[in-house]
Amino acid sequence: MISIQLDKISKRFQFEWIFKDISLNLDDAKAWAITGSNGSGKSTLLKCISGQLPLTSGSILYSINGNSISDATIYQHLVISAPYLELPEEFTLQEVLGFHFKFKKAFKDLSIKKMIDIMYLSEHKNKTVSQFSSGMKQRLKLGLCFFSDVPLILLDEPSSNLDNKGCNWYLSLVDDFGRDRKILVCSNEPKEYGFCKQNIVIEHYKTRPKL
Ligand SMILES: Nc1ncnc2c1ncn2[C@@H]1O[C@H](COP(=O)(O)OP(=O)(O)OP(=O)(O)O)[C@@H](O)[C@H]1O
Repeated sequence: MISIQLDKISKRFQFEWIFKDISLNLDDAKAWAITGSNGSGKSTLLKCISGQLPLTSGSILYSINGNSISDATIYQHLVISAPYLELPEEFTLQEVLGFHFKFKKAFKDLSIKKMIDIMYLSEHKNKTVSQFSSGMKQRLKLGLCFFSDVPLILLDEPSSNLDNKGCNWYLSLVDDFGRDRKILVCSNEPKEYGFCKQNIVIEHYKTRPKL
């Protein structure tokens, strides 16, 4: 299991503080929700934890089996699915998976064929991503995350564009592939983060705690 400690982390864009002084030990739970109203800063916090965005102050300490990981290399140990991250539209499904798994090891050595079956996309394996529906793209984004053998899975609005069957499928991925991994979910939809035992309410971190 990956260990993540947030030590007084704060983020500001120009004059706007997005969050201030978050100190949390993310080892307290396997899965965490990050909740808050639209524009409150959920995605920004996720991007900071993933190393995509620099913090304004504070630090994040990552370690795996007691070995510390720098924020410059944390990307090797995580996967992220988010509405703002695009898939390569000109690739076929098989090409996307072949490309992704050149860089990430497949979880439990799953074959590409098996992954396609689990995502119920076998009829579409030769289509390019540009020909996918939004729900099919979302299943592919989530499949790429859960089928990657990494200890940290970051999900921003994981059930967006999914119908009821797709939402239940996402929750089955959490059960079947999410065990023993840390999962962070940015969401305002209780159904998609109901399995999270802890919650970071971003609005609680808009002002510094009084001393
Ligand atoms: N690169 C940026 N430069 C300046 N401001 C930004 C940048 N990215 C985000 N913001 C601002 O930070 C605030 C938080 O945005 P963020 O996307 O993190 O919110 P969110 O809680 O994920 O919202 P939503 O629920 O709508 O997805 C917003 O006011 C947004 O305009």
